[in-house]
Amino acid sequence: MIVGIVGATGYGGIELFRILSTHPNITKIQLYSSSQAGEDFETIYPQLETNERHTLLAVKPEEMKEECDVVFLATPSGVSSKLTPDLRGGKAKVIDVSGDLRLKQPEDYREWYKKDPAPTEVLDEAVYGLPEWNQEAIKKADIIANPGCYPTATLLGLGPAISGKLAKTDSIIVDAKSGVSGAGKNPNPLTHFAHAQENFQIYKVNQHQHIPEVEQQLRVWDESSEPITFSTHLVPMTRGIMSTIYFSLKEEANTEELLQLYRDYYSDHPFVRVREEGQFPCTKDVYHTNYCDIGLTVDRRTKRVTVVSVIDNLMKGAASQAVQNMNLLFELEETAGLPEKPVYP
Ligand SMILES: NC(=O)C1=CN([C@@H]2O[C@H](COP(=O)(O)OP(=O)(O)OC[C@H]3O[C@@H](n4cnc5c(N)ncnc54)[C@H](OP(=O)(O)O)[C@@H]3O)[C@@H](O)[C@H]2O)C=CC1
Ligand SMILES: CC(=O)N[C@@H](CCC(=O)OP(=O)(O)O)C(=O)O
Repeated sequence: MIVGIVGATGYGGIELFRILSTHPNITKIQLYSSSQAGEDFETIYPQLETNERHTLLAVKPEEMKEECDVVFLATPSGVSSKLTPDLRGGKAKVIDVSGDLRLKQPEDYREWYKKDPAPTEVLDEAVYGLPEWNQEAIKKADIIANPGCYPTATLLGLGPAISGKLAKTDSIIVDAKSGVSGAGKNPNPLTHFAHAQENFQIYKVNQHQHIPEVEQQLRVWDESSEPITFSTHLVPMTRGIMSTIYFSLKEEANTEELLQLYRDYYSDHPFVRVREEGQFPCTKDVYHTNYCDIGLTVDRRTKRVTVVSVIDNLMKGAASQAVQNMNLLFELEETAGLPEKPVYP
């Protein structure tokens, strides 16, 4: 299979290249750049050098859609909405890692991303690529909207409880924390080393663009779902997301009963691991992997549930989930080419 990566010089693109360069079903990787076409990728990133070298190519959708079997878009928001329409109608399937194709309502995208949305027909065609919950649709898709990093951790942590209609949906609070690589390779005042190191900061309070994405999926599971409280924090580490989720139950249940529900649901899904009672995951448990690890407990005094869900933002939150989706699209082993063990410590 021939794969193309647009945005290959960015953090998500580099991870895609790293995973795909050892993937057993990939024969050729084409790398595209909007700013450095003609330059040698391995000269820019010598640490990624292998036997084969890659010249960065100009982004030409008419050629890409015939040459590639699949094109990954690891580009800033506002790019895929314009590029994906031109990539349709050829051989290539499209997997968009950005937020451009996730929100079904164009006005939601305009409100939360403050940009022009993709054409309606593209939004209608795009399938939300959360493989643990949407596998059958993913297998038939031509365009995948890869989920956001915070939504991946949050939705995997909420799915069994919400789809099982166990949670009071007006009680959900998400307290999420991310490493700095979540913001991409270009530093800004929030992510600049001197500001971020030895610091801990809440940001985009009640304004984060992932709020409508999470709420959209919650309504798929339970149409009576209410708006959620969703707070995001920057942690002075390179990778990792921890989403700590709180909600009240409609009817009383104990920790073991709830854990069993989660275990039963995820037993067929190799990338979600549910901890034993009393155990909670940390971000290094999933470092450099496609896993989402989940722990939970029911507080016997308040009757509230605490769910802890961790991922690597660049992997399950972006690149490796995109490859998991590619595997499903092309009827490969779901786990093909994806790392089995975390890097630790
Ligand atoms: N970082 C993360 O953890 C996650 C990121 N995402 C999303 O994935 C996307 C990529 O993120 P990330 O890799 O971190 O971002 P980066 O900023 O690190 O990289 C983005 C890349 O996009 C390319 N690019 C910029 N403008 C254009 C353009 N007009 N046309 C084509 N390519 C362009 C640039 O490469 P060049 O100049 O060579 O073209 C750049 O290297 C973003 O939408 C992000 O929000 C989603 C989940 C997690
Ligand atoms: C730490 C950090 O800044 N993270 C980014 C994640 C951005 C992202 O992944 O955006 P889309 O999914 O919408 O493309 C943020 O919170 O905006």
